Amino acid sequence: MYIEEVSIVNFKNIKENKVRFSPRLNCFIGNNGAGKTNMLDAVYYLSFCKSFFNSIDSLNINHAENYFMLQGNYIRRDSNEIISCGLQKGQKKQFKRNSKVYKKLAEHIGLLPLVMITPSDVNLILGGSDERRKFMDGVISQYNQNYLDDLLKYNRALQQRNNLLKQFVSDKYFDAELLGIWDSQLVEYGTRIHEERKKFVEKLIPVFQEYYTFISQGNEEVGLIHQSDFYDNNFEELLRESTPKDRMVQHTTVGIHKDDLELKIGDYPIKKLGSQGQNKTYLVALKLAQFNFIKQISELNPILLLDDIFDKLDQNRVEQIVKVVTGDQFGQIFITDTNREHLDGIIRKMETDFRIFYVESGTVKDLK
Ligand SMILES: Nc1ncnc2c1ncn2[C@@H]1O[C@H](COP(=O)(O)OP(=O)(O)OP(=O)(O)O)[C@@H](O)[C@H]1O
Repeated sequence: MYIEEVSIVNFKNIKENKVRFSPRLNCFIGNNGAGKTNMLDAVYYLSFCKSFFNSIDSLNINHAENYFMLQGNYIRRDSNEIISCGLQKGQKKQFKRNSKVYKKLAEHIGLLPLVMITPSDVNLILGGSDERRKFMDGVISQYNQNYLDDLLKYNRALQQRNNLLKQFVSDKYFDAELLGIWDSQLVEYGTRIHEERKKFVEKLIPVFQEYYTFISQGNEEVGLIHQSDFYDNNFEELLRESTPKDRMVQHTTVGIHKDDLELKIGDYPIKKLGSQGQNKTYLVALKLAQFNFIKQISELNPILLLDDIFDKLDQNRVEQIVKVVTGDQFGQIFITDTNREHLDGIIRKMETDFRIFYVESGTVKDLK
């Protein structure tokens, strides 16, 4: 699957552009603030009905205008798909597939699978455990609708249990039976969520390690461990045992909402000891493993967006990444960089179809 052409009007700093892409490798080069990432974000938008960066949709409209429009022409399983989106200030956005307006945007998600790797992914390493749970949940819910459902129900039960714990303190009473209602819900949904996360991580680890070894050329060993209260414990008993503590702190201290991923380099946490280049390698390997996952499930080659991929990585690692993503396992790729020579040196060695675009003040010129 790939995007053949995109038309952009008033999206962020891109006033008007129509660009035809290579089905394989596309590179945007230009100075800082030129609009390279905005081009990637336009492609991201057409897959996910939202910007990767701005959750407030109106911020994506060019400051001097009052609407934006995006249109992408895709080739998907040998047929054409025309996806278009328009947003006028103060109005609801319209998202269309082959001229037909979607009733629910959720219907579109998954049609055009895409993985984006950006510098902000570093939060996965440096941020709190919620970032890593979000990563697991984001991937699993792309292929398992029941998982998302269980997650919503778990979070609702958790909220209710926490409210009750607060109420016990403020009203100076305790009712174990009432608390038990929420406990059994947490056990039911939590057990299923745990099983899915466990399966996901087990499948992810070997693929992730293989990518890391390839990119670092075997220089370092990395690991990833799913940490959860559910391993070695009966969750029902655990909830019961932690109730005195929960009553004191007025929230639930055990459960899948405390899960984490321990990210290791050698025997140490990468958060503490990883260099910036090692962190970046770790993230790229993790996201490429995610790519494999989504590819298997969707039976389509997702589009891969690599923003600022050269930053912090040495030439060898960049070459290894470009080598792997231009291989048979991958499809259409978009790369941004500020330095053309840097990019030229690497791309010319690869036997792949490519296009290079120069971006300046929101205007895109095809250099090849
Ligand atoms: N709604 C908007 N209207 C107009 N300009 C916008 C809007 N949103 C963002 N911009 C501008 O887009 C530019 C950022 O573009 P982008 O992030 O694509 O740069 P870039 O080429 O990737 O730069 P870098 O190399 O620094 O990562 C900024 O100048 C920003 O002010």
